[in-house]
Amino acid sequence: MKKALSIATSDSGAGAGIQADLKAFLRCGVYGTTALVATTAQNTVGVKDIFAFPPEVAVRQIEAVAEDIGADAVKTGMLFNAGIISAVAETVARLDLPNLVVDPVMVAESGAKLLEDDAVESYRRELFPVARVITPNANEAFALLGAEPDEERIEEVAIELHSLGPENVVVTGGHTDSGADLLYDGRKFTRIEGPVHAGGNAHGSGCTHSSALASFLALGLPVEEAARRAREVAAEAVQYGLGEVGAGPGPVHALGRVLEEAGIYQEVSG
Ligand SMILES: Nc1ncnc2c1ncn2[C@@H]1O[C@H](COP(=O)(O)OP(=O)(O)O)[C@@H](O)[C@H]1O
Ligand SMILES: Cc1ncc(COP(=O)(O)OP(=O)(O)O)c(N)n1
Repeated sequence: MKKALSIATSDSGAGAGIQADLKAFLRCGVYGTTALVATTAQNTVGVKDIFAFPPEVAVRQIEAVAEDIGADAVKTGMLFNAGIISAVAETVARLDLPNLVVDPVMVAESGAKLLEDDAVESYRRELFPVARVITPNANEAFALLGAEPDEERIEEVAIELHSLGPENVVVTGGHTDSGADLLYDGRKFTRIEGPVHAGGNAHGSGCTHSSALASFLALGLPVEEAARRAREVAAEAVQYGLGEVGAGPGPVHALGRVLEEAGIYQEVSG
């Protein structure tokens, strides 16, 4: 079985973060491992507290996973501060871990800040240059460049992010009018279209998308095909989003369709 490592933060409500990553890995048929860098006290309504671990905690977990289990792909999620980002970048490069997908999580859907201001520079200088793919959403893409959001300029922004060193940029479009993701590989743009599901139960869609993308890279797909399949998995998880969980926007359900096709969806979800 191929393996994917998530380096990310816990969401106690389990809609996003490392919990969403493990569900997406399972959905995509890879064995998921984790390196926890921080934890949030979070539910569907909001983020109440964030507790970051010392960077060494991330380093030791990544080393433990790499020396025994190994990783065919790695994804990073919420890394919260500059010290953690630097330590993760150094460790992934030192251990020569392949297929790094960097999801530069900055703000939760509820509006909470999930990245310290001075950490943006660490993403730009240290983690992006070693990434196979970075997956900012449209707002993050502009914020990473200190620019105001403007959908008309999305291609320029992708080019500018690519110039920071990642091999590929996927700007996810869950909050745009078209709902399409945009892939830029340094030569050409590919729009990745698909169904847009209304309903608003999309908490964790970004985490699910980047984990699915890492999974498909671990399975050996080329980047464009992996990005198409990742959008399908994320959109499907939104389609089956669980409105009945919590009072805020419900968590995505990465396994909804799989359970339905197995005939056990109603039995499981009540
Ligand atoms: N309502 C939706 N319908 C279909 N796909 C969606 C929807 N919302 C998000 N997605 C998909 O989920 C993935 C993550 O999207 P996005 O919302 O941009 O990220 P984030 O959760 O980081 O803000 C993308 O592939 C996007 O196209
Ligand atoms: C612990 C943690 N990590 C990441 C996020 C953001 O996740 P995302 O998939 O971008 O989903 P939304 O929260 O924006 O719906 C988070 N909230 N918590």
